[in-house]
Amino acid sequence: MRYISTRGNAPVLSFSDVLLSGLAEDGGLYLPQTWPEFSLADWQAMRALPYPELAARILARFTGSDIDEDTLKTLCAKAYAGFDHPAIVPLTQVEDGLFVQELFHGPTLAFKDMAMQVLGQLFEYVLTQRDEHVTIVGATSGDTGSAAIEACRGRQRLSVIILHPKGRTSEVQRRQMTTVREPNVTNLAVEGTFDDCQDLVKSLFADIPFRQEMHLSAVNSINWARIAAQIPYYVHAALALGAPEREVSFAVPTGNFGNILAAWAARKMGLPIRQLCVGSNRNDILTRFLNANDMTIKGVVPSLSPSMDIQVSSNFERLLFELLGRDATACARIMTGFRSTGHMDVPAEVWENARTLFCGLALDDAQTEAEIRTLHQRSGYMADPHSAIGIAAGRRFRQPGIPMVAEATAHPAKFPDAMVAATGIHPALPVHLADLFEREERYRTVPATEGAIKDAVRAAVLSNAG
Ligand SMILES: Cc1ncc(COP(=O)(O)O)c(C=O)c1O
Ligand SMILES: N[C@@H](CCOP(=O)(O)O)C(=O)O
Repeated sequence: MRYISTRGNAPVLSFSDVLLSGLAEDGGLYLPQTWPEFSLADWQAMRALPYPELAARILARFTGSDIDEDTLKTLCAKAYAGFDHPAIVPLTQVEDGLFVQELFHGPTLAFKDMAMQVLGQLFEYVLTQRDEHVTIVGATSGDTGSAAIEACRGRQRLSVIILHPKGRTSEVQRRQMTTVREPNVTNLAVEGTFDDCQDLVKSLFADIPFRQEMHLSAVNSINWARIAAQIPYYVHAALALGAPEREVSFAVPTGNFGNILAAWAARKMGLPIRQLCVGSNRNDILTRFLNANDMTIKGVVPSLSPSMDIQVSSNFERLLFELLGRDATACARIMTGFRSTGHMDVPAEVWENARTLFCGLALDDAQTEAEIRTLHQRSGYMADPHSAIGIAAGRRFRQPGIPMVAEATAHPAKFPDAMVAATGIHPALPVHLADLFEREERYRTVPATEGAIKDAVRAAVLSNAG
């Protein structure tokens, strides 16, 4: 299996090289050169598999000859061993035809663990084989950071540096990152938004000499391995609800567009998915696009669902590339225009094509709070603000006879203030995080400049080497 860049001007790489390099050298994102497909019988055979084996079966199509399915089985078994639910990704019916799939049973209580725990294993495996070390630089709006730190902490072959937007995550989210003591972990509180953090990470990758000198790698969903490891839970839910003989729809609270892109990839591989519904908060660039072909950047505004306070959804580029018929030149032109003008000029036929599958609903904070409250009153289900947005989108677009699965992406205990305001209940943190507020924090505040981040990365790499 080989991978190509959405901008057409970077080397074609194998899975392991894509894993280690993260972003393509031309600024584009890697995608499989050809999409693997599963037959009806292949899907049916997966129904009987425990989740880690299902994940290994799907990932094996993406790793190709770099990592075989048996090795992946071992790595996935280790990755999911620490999850606190026997089903790993339990599915619950909350309303007629509306299901919730919980993706937050990993160590950091958000869906990021689903892929990040696998990535930790993959990095360890590939770096040991090659006897190499990499420096992971990641941007987070709240959840990717702690999941990456948890997956990489204490690993000799990895240094991890995480940029979070200062004051814009929940306190639980910040403490989950900043109270980790292992010396290979560095936290930077950036004076800016998540988009600033993500841009800074990309600018470090664009400086090829710096990237090579520091052996940079990525754990954000710009890294294809993240998306690949997010595909299996869509397959798991769909098979549980009657696929491949029956269609299923998904509603996904969306920010960087990585999670829903994984569902799109599952469909590309033959999973019968009818609809993909984007849920947004007030940072509603994606729903404005879907509803009116308006992809114009407005300032990022803080919301009750801080992990989705994003305006530049990196993975949209992968969908755009596909909808343009894999025309990398057109994709590069549109993406460059977007970054210079703040407006993405999506051809009308591409927009119409996107709308045949995707739909979008945006909720403001008052609507999000009302959704959490009513859902709790009606069904007893406690959804965190992100998941609540997905559930609202799922209800809005559900079609008769087609099960709708809303992805629950975070545990409510990560957002206690919103939960208390909506339900009067303060959800407890699980035992392993019960003393989170007594742990000492370690982080440095830095301006949102490339120079400041480069200095911090150099310092972290030097101190780890010494
Ligand atoms: C809890 C939660 N829900 C939803 C999202 C949005 O997911 P994506 O960025 O993959 O669209 C995020 C952040 O990525 C998140 O942390
Ligand atoms: N919501 C994310 C933002 C980064 O998303 P990613 O999937 O690209 O890592 C977060 O919580 O950090």
